[in-house]
Amino acid sequence: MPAPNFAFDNSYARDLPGLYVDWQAAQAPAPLLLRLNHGLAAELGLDPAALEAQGAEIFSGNAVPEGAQPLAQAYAGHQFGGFSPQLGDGRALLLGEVTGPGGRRDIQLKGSGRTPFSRGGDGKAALGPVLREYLIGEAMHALGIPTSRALAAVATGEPVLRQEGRLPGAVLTRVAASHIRVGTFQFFAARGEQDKLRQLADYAIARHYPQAAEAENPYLAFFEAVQEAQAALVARWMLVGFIHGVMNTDNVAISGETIDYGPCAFMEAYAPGTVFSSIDAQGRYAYANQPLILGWNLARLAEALLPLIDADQDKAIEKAMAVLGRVSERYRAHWLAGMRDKLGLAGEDPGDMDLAEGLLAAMEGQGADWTLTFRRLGEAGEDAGALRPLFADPTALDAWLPRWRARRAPDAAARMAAVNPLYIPRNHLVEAALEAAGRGEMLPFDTLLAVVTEPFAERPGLDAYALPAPSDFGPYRTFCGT
Ligand SMILES: Nc1ncnc2c1ncn2[C@@H]1O[C@H](COP(=O)(O)OP(=O)(O)OP(=O)(O)O)[C@@H](O)[C@H]1O
Ligand SMILES: [Mg+2]
Repeated sequence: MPAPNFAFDNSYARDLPGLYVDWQAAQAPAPLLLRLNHGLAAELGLDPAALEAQGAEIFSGNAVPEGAQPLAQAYAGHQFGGFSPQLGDGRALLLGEVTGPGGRRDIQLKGSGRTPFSRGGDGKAALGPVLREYLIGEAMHALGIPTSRALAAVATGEPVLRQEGRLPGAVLTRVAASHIRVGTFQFFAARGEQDKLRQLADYAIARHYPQAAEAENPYLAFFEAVQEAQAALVARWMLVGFIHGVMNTDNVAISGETIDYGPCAFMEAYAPGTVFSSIDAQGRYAYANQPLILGWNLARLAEALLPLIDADQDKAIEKAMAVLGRVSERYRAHWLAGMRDKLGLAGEDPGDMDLAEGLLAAMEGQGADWTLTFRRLGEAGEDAGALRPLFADPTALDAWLPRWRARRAPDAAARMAAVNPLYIPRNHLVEAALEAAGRGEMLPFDTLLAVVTEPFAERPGLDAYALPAPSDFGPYRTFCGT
């Protein structure tokens, strides 16, 4: 049988001893390769046929592919504002890194059994959350948003016990620019292990922001680069109505990719306070709070980096604050640039922020679906006939439309159709696909995946995939699936 050709080059293991634990996956009793991401496999230079043949064993963790060095990474994190000094990969294992056209990327198992970081958990994952992460990550990628991606989903043949009862167990294999988190820095900062903190920062700079090494203060430049990447990322989330749901510092990747698709979901009717996660009782991670939490999380990274930024703590704080003080301005710049595209505006005008906010004000409280409003606005031209029914009361929209028409570019319709998706993972369809998969019926998952991975091109027969949940679906609640 041909080998799948992972050309592993494991720099994290090699360069950062003491920052992880070598570990092996638990054995899955009856692994079954449910889905393999052929496109991504090809991008990584892997042989899809060999992976089809050996994927069940490799992606369950039962067999360690040649050159892999499985390890669990240490990290800490602020969870809902409270600091946990030791989290770490409690149910994940980094197999290793591969390099390809997209640069160096981690290949990691999630749900592969207990590790020294598991605390009270079983180290496992259930099928539903694994397929959810697969589906939504691929949808985000298709939307052009930086994200970890699913390479494979394997059913383990072993049930896992969750609140809902016994559920089918599964392992997700994901690919990411890295899994270094804000919490990874916090782990070593909290322990006062400055040597390791510096090693980690040097590694992260070399891997993700090599230009920072040339700066006068590389660690400050690194912080600023992470801030820029995160500000751009959160702006992209906001522009598509994505709610991450668990923006703890251990779920914030230094690379600027979206990671950990736990309780995330897309907002339908525009409501700034929208929260889906059942554990987010206070609405800390509500839609409109995400840009504020971005700043809060970056402040935690700055704190962890202080001893590297300047040996004199007061000076370090001053330098970090000067950068951090620009976070909301940077976020707003990314958001406004994205809004100009979403609205198909001609050039730039000082009134554009006010114009964009005017549309949001017209949508709020009117039940206007976020995704469809922008899509139909693009199609509206002089006739807003298909747009107005999205609004319970379109009076404010009617007053706003002439302002927009005056700023619209001649090619607005085409530009808007290229950036405003028609198909997103609609909550009721995601739930239906996962429920069917739990019964062994994968067709709804495959169909939905095919629809949302081509989000901009309208295709015949897919009308139902563009619509929000029917009213009898009720308020949507998501779970971390841990
Ligand atoms: N079933 C589980 N068994 C052991 N540890 C778990 C389990 N579920 C979550 N954890 C751990 O709890 C912490 C926070 O969990 P969280 O839900 O943010 O992460 P996750 O979804 O497991 O993984 P990731 O952030 O890598 O996508 C992490 O240390 C994680 O490893
Ligand atoms: Mg997590």
